[in-house]
Amino acid sequence: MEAVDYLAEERRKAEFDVEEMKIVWAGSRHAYEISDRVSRLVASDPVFRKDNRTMLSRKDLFKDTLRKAAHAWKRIIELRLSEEEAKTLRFYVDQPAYTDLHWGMFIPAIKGQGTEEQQQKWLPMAYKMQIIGCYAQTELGHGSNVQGLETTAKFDPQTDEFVIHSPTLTSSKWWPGGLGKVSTHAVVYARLIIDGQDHGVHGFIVQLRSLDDHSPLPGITVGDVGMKFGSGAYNSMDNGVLRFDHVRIPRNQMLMRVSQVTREGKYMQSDVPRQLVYGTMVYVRQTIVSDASRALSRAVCIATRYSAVRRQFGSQNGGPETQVINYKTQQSRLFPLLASAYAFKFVGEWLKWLYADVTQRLEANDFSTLPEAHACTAGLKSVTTSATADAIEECRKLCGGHGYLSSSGLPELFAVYIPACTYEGDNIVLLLQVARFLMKTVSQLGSGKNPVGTTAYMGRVEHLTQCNCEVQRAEDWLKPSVILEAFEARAARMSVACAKSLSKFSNPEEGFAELSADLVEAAVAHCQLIIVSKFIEKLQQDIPGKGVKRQLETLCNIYALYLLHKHLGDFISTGSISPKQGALANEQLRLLYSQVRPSVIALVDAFNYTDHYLGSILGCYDGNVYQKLYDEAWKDPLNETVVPDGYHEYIRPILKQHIRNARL
Ligand SMILES: CCCCCCCC/C=C\CCCCCCCCCCC/C=C/C(=O)SCCNC(=O)CCNC(=O)[C@H](O)C(C)(C)COP(=O)(O)OP(=O)(O)OC[C@H]1O[C@@H](n2cnc3c(N)ncnc32)[C@H](O)[C@@H]1OP(=O)(O)O
Ligand SMILES: Cc1cc2nc3c(=O)[nH]c(=O)nc-3n(C[C@H](O)[C@H](O)[C@H](O)COP(=O)(O)OP(=O)(O)OC[C@H]3O[C@@H](n4cnc5c(N)ncnc54)[C@H](O)[C@@H]3O)c2cc1C
Repeated sequence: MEAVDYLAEERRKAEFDVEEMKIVWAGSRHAYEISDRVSRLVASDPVFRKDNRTMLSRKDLFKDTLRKAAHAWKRIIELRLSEEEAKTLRFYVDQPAYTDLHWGMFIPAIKGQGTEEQQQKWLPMAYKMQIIGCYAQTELGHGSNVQGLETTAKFDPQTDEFVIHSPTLTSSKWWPGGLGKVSTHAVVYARLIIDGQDHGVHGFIVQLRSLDDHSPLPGITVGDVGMKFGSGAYNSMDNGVLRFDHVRIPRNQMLMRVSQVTREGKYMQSDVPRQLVYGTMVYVRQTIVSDASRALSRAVCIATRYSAVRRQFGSQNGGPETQVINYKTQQSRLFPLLASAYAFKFVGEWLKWLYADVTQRLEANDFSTLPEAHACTAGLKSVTTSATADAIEECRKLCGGHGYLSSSGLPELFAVYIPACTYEGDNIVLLLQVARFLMKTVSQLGSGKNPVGTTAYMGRVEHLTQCNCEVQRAEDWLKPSVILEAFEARAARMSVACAKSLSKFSNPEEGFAELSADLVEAAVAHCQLIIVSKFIEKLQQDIPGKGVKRQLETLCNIYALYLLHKHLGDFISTGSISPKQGALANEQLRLLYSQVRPSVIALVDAFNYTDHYLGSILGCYDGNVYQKLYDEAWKDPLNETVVPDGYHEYIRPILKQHIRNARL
């Protein structure tokens, strides 16, 4: 059989309706139609070509990004694309650009932290891109510790202005995307100083560059921070460095929804919690969870298609060799990643709902769900990005040697994705925030305040710390109630154990620092419980299409039992399950791999990714991998000449010397 036929044969084996699964994956028929239309639009537009990206110099890559962004903006206007369509276009263009920070952080910061008046002044200009903004929070010396920022904004009552200043080297703004070469404006986070008194970190809108000739305004030093990890990848973004030398801005450019400074220099706070200054980060963390499912599904699509095409060993009587996807080891590494992609998709949808809900409440001055929204966005951002970064690298290894080629698409995907574990909050720092939230929840048990939302299970802590898992046979692990209780028991027991250990310290902060590694593990257990429970909830919905729900049930079970197997130590050491039950879970997992095997190609087809978006020879839809790899090699610049540049200077003299030596 020709390699090109392998995937067609695989597609015939599918045990469900792929077209219906595409709609489940997209979230709705409407979302599917937009995604399908926009992805084709991007794939057919020569300006959005990206197959040469990793070969470009930094300067050429950056210019290419500017061209793509300008073209994207032109198409958005010409075609009158809606916000959802524009975001979809950005996703399929697949090149980080300054526009991400303008739309993804600058505008949300003004919307979330600006007063009505400030929104009316700035947002129309920003929406029309008459100004371009970025989010300038992190400094050379401080990123995670936002309260440690050093940039100052001193109020000058004489002129009714703030004076923005970088007092030290470490106070230089460092990292903001879009800042280096493009942004005309920034939301700058700085310490508010009035009459010598420090009121902590606040956001200010500051113009950085002239709207006439783009030169930096007086008192501003700005540039790019330099090359980052990998070729292509995040180097399309102008992450920047910025220093202020006593730059003056009008008083009304402090974002004043949370707190205000009056003309007389009086500092006033609204009823709104101070934490809303961190609100933009909550918004973006929520979007990063959905992005994780996209990046993961893309890597999994490549590795799955290639694993069905690739054959090694096992030929019998001259017949074909075994498809590597049929090796149990390949399945046990790949199929949980496929299941994770679906799991992250559904938890991302739920988180979007949670964020919309909290936003609505905040508008009505109900701040009660803010701590949970912060814990969920922080924790799920952390767990899904860490898992996705690891998974992309695993997919590269699953593709053997060819996975290391740039044309597999996996090296660049890895390089562009991994900073997600760091930006919008280092993943460990964020898990420690979740742990604080959990310890607070445990400490309030028995106080009459019942935990709600994602911590509602803690309300059954007495049962969860004593219950015995009922599994006796492998198939018992297929019951959602059994899975859920095991995950709840593990999470509750780990949190309670941490709380008990903490209570032994006379200084709680010292105790928290000492126990932080255990606390992070308890936070991970809590977040994994959320993901599993949201997958199970999704399956309680009406899901049409032949075999679709059944496939999703299989994937849900694979995801849960894979986690259980991976974290068996937690489940057994907390007594949530016995070693025998752990072994039965693994037995069931093996059976589930066999069950899902016939449908895996169709399950990745359901992502509906174009070859342009995948950007991978190994993952192309027709599976014609070898011919394409062979053809691609000849396109490399090194192959433009048969004899390489440098031959006469560096190779020939050695060869000649060798000949001379041989004669001696
Ligand atoms: C190619 C062209 C195409 C063109 C197409 C055009 C069209 C495009 C259209 C759309 C495109 C949109 C694309 C969007 C893409 C977005 C991409 C984004 C890229 C991301 C780039 C990266 C940006 C950044 O990294 S920004 C900087 C992020 N920095 C951080 O995350 C810092 C992390 N640190 C912190 O968050 C905090 O300092 C802290 C929480 C760790 C500690 O803070 P501290 O004040 O010290 O707090 P603590 O004492 O621990 O807590 C005090 C109480 O506050 C509570 N709390 C903390 N944080 C929050 C919060 N965020 N919300 C609510 N509450 C919070 C905490 O729990 C404590 O509460 P308690 O009750 O007192 O215990
Ligand atoms: C590609 C990229 C784009 C970015 N874009 C922007 C942007 O647009 N705007 C912006 O303002 N910023 C941006 N950032 C900055 C980013 O938000 C910070 O780098 C991030 O928040 C991490 O902070 P840090 O660099 O200070 O890490 P650090 O806090 O210095 O982390 C170093 C190590 O210390 C550990 N650590 C730190 N604190 C603790 C603690 N309390 N307990 C235990 N361990 C701890 C961390 O886990 C980590 O291992 C970007 C960063 C990157 C890489």
